[in-house]
Amino acid sequence: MSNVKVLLARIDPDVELPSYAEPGDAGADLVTTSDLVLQPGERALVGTGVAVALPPGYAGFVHPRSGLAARSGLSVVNAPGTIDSGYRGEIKVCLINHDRREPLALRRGDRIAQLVVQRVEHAEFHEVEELPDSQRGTGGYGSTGGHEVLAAPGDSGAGHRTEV
Ligand SMILES: O=c1ccn([C@H]2C[C@H](O)[C@@H](COP(=O)(O)OP(=O)(O)OP(=O)(O)O)O2)c(=O)[nH]1
Ligand SMILES: [Mg+2]
Repeated sequence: MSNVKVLLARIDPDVELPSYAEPGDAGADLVTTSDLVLQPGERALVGTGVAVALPPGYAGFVHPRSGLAARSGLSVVNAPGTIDSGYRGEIKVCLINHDRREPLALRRGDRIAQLVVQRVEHAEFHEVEELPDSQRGTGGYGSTGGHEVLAAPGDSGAGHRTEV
């Protein structure tokens, strides 16, 4: 994995800086600066205590952590959150507790999400009358099959049916 230098400023002087738990990890863990309890289905915007200046041509993506997701249902509402290279404010994370029964308590300093820094391209959009052919064509949204959904007893499917 290649490295890119990213300038970082602490907004909160006492919190842990983003860090990679293992050498090959794609994401540097981010912490919450506040204690909070998320009720089932509840969301909250939390600070991470850091701001960065990503070089032009890079962006940061705030991803959930899989362990917390599997164990507790914690996720990021807008996953992955996008950190623009020009953004100089505190990185914040919009957390959500997807568990249907259990509240989730988080403490200041807990690692709640991970920041993946990637190169990004700007598209130059060229409008044309017709797009070139491809094997997939306009098929999408399950056109290749492999995921039959079983309706629950008494479930009409209303509310989550999509015609494509
Ligand atoms: O999880 C996130 C997502 C975004 N941001 C910050 C950095 C990003 O550069 C800025 C704008 O994000 P985005 O473009 O996703 O939000 P928007 O709703 O389009 O806001 P804006 O109008 O400010 O672009 O907000 C975060 O701190 N955390
Ligand atoms: Mg935006």
